[in-house]
Amino acid sequence: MGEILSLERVSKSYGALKVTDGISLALGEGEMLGILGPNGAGKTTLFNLISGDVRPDEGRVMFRGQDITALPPHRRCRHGIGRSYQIPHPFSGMTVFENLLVGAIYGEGMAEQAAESLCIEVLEKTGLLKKSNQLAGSLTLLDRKRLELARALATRPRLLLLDEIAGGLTEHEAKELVRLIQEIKAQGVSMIWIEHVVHALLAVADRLLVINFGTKLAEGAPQAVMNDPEVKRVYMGIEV
Ligand SMILES: Nc1ncnc2c1ncn2[C@@H]1O[C@H](COP(=O)(O)OP(=O)(O)OP(=O)(O)O)[C@@H](O)[C@H]1O
Repeated sequence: MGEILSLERVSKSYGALKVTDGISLALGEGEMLGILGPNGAGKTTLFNLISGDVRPDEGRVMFRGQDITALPPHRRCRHGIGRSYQIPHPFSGMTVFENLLVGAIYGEGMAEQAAESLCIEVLEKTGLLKKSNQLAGSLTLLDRKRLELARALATRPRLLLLDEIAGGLTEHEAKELVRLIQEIKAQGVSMIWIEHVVHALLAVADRLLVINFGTKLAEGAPQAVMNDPEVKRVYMGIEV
């Protein structure tokens, strides 16, 4: 398995607070890495460093063999990095379809007709086709999460970053979401998924990483990580 992404001793501080502290990480082509960690551990910041929303103070970000550390988010998006945000921020006054079209044109630089076909395909896959003409601002929580995922997919990512998309969903909805993510994974898309809903993560992750205070607390096969006494103590509050 070749590497699609690697972080090399990446650090980021906000004032005196070191939010990412010399993290190195490699992701294989087609791999799904799950990220867990307590609130404020630095998980979203790690995504920001990968997507380019935040530049590191130190370290390098490599994507498909190229140093992308200095590239802005839209350039990284065109290279194939797509992301969803923890707090969905669709263009509320636009329809679902228009929201996707922006993603396809911005992310892929596609001509409008090709972009439209791609959007229809993504809407079908994410179960939003019937709501294409609905204003994004009027969607339910589940549909807002679907739209967040659909918008990222419309950029045709090779690497998809998912930030807490299962939170607040019913068990049935979470299962549906897991099925969709499995389908995307089967198409060869590499993924990193930050999620507090552990059972959803365990259903798809090839590997788990636990972050605490901006550093790696544990990393490895999902079951081994979940059984790690330090993970149980710090993350799940279980004294062992
Ligand atoms: N732009 C910023 N300016 C100042 N502090 C920030 C900024 N972004 C993040 N932080 C701080 O960095 C720390 C890590 O934040 P981050 O959002 O990466 O954590 P997280 O692990 O994703 O948390 P959660 O699970 O609550 O989403 C927090 O203490 C947060 O307040």
